[in-house]
Amino acid sequence: GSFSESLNDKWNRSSPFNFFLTKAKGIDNKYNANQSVHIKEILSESFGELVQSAQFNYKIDVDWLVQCYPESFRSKPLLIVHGFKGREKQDLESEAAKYDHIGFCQARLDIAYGTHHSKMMLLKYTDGIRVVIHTANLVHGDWHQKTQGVWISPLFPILLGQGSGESDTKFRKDLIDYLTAYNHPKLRSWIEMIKTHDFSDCRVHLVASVPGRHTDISKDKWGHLKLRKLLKQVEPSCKQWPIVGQFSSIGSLGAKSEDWLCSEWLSSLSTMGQTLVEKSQLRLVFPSVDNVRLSLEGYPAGGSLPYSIHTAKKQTYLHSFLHVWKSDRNGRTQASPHIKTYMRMSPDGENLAWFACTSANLSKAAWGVLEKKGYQLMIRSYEIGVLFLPKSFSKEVFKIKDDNFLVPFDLPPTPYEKSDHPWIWDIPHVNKPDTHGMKWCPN
Ligand SMILES: O=C(O)c1cnc2c(C(=O)O)cccc2c1O
Repeated sequence: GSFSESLNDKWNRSSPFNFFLTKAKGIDNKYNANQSVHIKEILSESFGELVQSAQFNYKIDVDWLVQCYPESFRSKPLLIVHGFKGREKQDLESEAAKYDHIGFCQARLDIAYGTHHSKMMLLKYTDGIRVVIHTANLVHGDWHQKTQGVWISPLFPILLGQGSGESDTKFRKDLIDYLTAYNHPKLRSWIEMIKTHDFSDCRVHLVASVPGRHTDISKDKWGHLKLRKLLKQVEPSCKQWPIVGQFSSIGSLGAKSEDWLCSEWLSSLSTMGQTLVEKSQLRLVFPSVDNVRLSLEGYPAGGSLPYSIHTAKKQTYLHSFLHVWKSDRNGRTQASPHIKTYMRMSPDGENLAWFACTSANLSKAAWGVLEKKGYQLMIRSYEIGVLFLPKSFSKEVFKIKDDNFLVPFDLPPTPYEKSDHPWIWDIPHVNKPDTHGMKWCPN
């Protein structure tokens, strides 16, 4: 129907970046047009004749997911890749018992507190494979009134003999290495399938995390050291440019900013070879209490922003780096962010030296922490994201306006007011009612 034809047109118009935000109910519809997508569009019949698919995610509502596929695709094999164990795994599998086309792959989580955060769709069509890397859980609320990021790959055709099938960004090899790291028989067929397809049109780099204590040549394959390796390709001209991190949760980062945030982690993100950046040029975007209170969802938006008081009170230094969520450019100031993005921007916010969208929040679990005097990088969780480097698009920098580069929020970001506080999900918020006249009283 015309509904889905528009996604093919939309995808063409979004080239060469093919980066989208999810549609949000309740904002002016002009902001839900071109660079916005919904999951039902991605899975629609005329976006590709589906043969089978794999859905990698954290929260999965099986019934809701099945009805996101068109009726004719609801018998095509669907592999759900998750990180649940025990009772949660049983509940997920029993929810799917009535669907005989659904199989499961439980990702190993051998290190405590790790989660399977990665959000990716592998879509096998009759004429090729498409990869979608995004930030939304497979539940209704994540695709309803939030700001989420979605990268939709080109249709990668079956390799017909000539050419390596690899792109300059080595995306196919990195994706195969990521899938191989699960070491799971049910992903072997997907790995073999990817090897037979031509990914040479892929212009993004893969930045992923897999749980482990990575050393030697594996040390910079994952997490913030992979990003550091890739950013060595960035033009040194922008060494004074600020680094911007935007996320929907914050881990325990240490008692001082020099413990991890402004040393190890910032060193990776400010890499252009050798130069490091002052911590004054680190700007962090995380919703304030009022951002949540005044959002379309109201305080319940905070149910997806799990920053705990236990963690926050140990790291009040962080609050001096914080900036509000403001996205007037996309009509999404009230669409609470669940997207995670990292970038290096010109001081005036007009240009970008690079841009990444990933499942990874601001945490050691996601990005990794160096141990044993830098001998190993310890990562707890699975994460996956895409990095846009100007050189992969034959540019020196991304000119946001001229290149029509979609940036999820307003640049430069706006610092917290003195009266602003970071959203904390496990304390009451009762001074002022939210958009629905409600208060927040977690038990
Ligand atoms: O998207 C995700 O991967 C993700 C992971 N975890 C949570 C939690 C939690 O871990 O307690 C609470 C609320 C939302 C999320 C969430 O959205």
